[in-house]
Amino acid sequence: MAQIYKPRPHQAKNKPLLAQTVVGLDHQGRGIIRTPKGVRFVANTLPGETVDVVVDGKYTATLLKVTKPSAQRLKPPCDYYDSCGGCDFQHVDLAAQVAHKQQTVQEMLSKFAGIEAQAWLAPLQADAWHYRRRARLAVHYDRKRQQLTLGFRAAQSKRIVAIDSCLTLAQPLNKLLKPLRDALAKLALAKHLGHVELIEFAQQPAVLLRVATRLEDTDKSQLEAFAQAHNVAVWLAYEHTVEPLMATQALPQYGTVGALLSCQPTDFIQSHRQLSQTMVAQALAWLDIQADERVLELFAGSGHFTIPLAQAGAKVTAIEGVTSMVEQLQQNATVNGVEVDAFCANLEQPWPQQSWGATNYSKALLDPARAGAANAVQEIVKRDIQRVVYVSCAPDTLARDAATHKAHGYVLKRAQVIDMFPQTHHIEVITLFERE
Ligand SMILES: C[S@@+](CC[C@H](N)C(=O)[O-])C[C@H]1O[C@@H](n2cnc3c(N)ncnc32)[C@H](O)[C@@H]1O
Repeated sequence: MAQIYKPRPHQAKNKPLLAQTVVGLDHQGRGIIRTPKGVRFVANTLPGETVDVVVDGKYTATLLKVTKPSAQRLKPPCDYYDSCGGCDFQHVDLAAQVAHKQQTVQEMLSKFAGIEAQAWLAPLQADAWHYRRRARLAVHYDRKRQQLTLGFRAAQSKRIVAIDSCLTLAQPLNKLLKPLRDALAKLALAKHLGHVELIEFAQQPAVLLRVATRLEDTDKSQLEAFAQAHNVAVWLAYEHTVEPLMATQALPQYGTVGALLSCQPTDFIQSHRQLSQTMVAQALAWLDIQADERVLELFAGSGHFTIPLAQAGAKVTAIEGVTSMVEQLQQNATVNGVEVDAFCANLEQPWPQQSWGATNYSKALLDPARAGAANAVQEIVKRDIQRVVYVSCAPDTLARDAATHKAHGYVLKRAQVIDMFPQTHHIEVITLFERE
C-alpha cells in the first residue's frame, strides 16, 4: 500500500500550557510568561493573571483562556475587538494603560541609558474614544460576489476585518464608513483599490484614494455626488502627485496653537484631535521662549510647532525632510505673519555642509518619527544648545538618544506621557533635557 505523508495535527505539536502566570507587560503591551522553554509574549493578557496558552512561535504564545483575571481587565466595548488588529489595549482600564506607558518609558530610559527623569508630570489626557483624526483602511473587491470590503487588517495578518463603525475614529470619520463603502462599491475603480485614508481636517473630513490611473467619467461623477452628499473633500493620490477631485477644493487645514495651517492631504498630521495642540502648548511652556531667541526645530512637518514657536517670539530655523512640506511650512509662516527659516534636509546625515548647521542656537525642539534622531542628537550635543525638548513616539529610540544626551552633560529634567493613542499600546512622550 502506498505511503502518504500526513502532517501531524497542529494541536499535537503545540500542547496547551495551563495555569501560566503573567509576570509583566512588554513595551508592545503583551503579557510576559515564563515557560519551561523560555519567555513568551502573549497578547491580551495582564500582569497577575493566570492564563492557559498555546505556544505558537519562538517568542510568542496565543491566549486560550484567562482563568484568573486581573482587576484591571475590562470587557472591551468594541464589537470588533477580537478580530480587528487596531486597538490592542481595550481590555485594560484606561488608568492602567497610561500607567503602563509611563512605566515602559521609565524602564527603557533606565535600561538603555541609565537615566531617571528628575520629574515625571501627570500624563496629559483627553478624549479616550472617537479621538483619532487619521486612519488607513484596507479595501478589497470580491469580483465573484461583487462585494466590497472596507475595514482594518486583523492583527499580524493581511485579512481584512470589515467594519461599519469604529470607537476610536473621530465621529465625522466614523459616520462616513458605511456611506463610503457603499459609494466605493459602485465604482469601476473599486477593483483596483488597495486602501483608502480618512482624515479629519478643520474644514471638513477628507477621503484620500490612492489611484494608478485617471478616473473614468462615471466614477468621477459618482464620487462628486458622494462628496457633496456627505460634505467630504475627495483627494486622488497618484504616484507622484495629489489632486483634488473637484477644482474648487481648497487645501486642507488643521489647527495648532493660535493658527490654522494648510497641508497636503498626504502630509503627516498628529493623531489625536485635542492632544496634538496640548502637546504644542507643553513644548512651548518647557522651551520657555524669550524674545528673539534662536531655536532649532527638527522634523518640523508643515509647521505644527514652528508657527506657534515663531508667534511666541523665537527666531526659528525649521528642518524637514520632505520638500513639499518645507514649502508648505514657509507658506504657513507667511499667511500667519511670522518669519521662519525653513530648510529641506535629511537629518540622518551629518550637518557640517548645511548653512543652518553653523548657526548658534540656544534651544532645540525635535519631533522625529519612530526611527528617532540618532544623528541629529549627535550633532546637537556638539553645539552650545542649552535646552532640548524631544517629543517621541518610540521609547526605545528615545532611550538610545537620551544616552547620547547624558554622555554630553545633559540631564533629563522632565518627562510626561501624552496619551495620544488611547486603547492602543502606542506611546507618545515629551521630554526636557538641559545641559548642566
Ligand atoms: C512625527 S512627524 C512630526 C511632524 C511635525 N513636527 C508635526 O508635529 O506635525 C516627523 C516628521 O519628520 C520628518 N522626517 C522623518 N525622517 C526624516 C529625516 N531623516 N530627515 C528629515 N525629516 C524627516 C517626516 O517627514 C515628518 O514630517
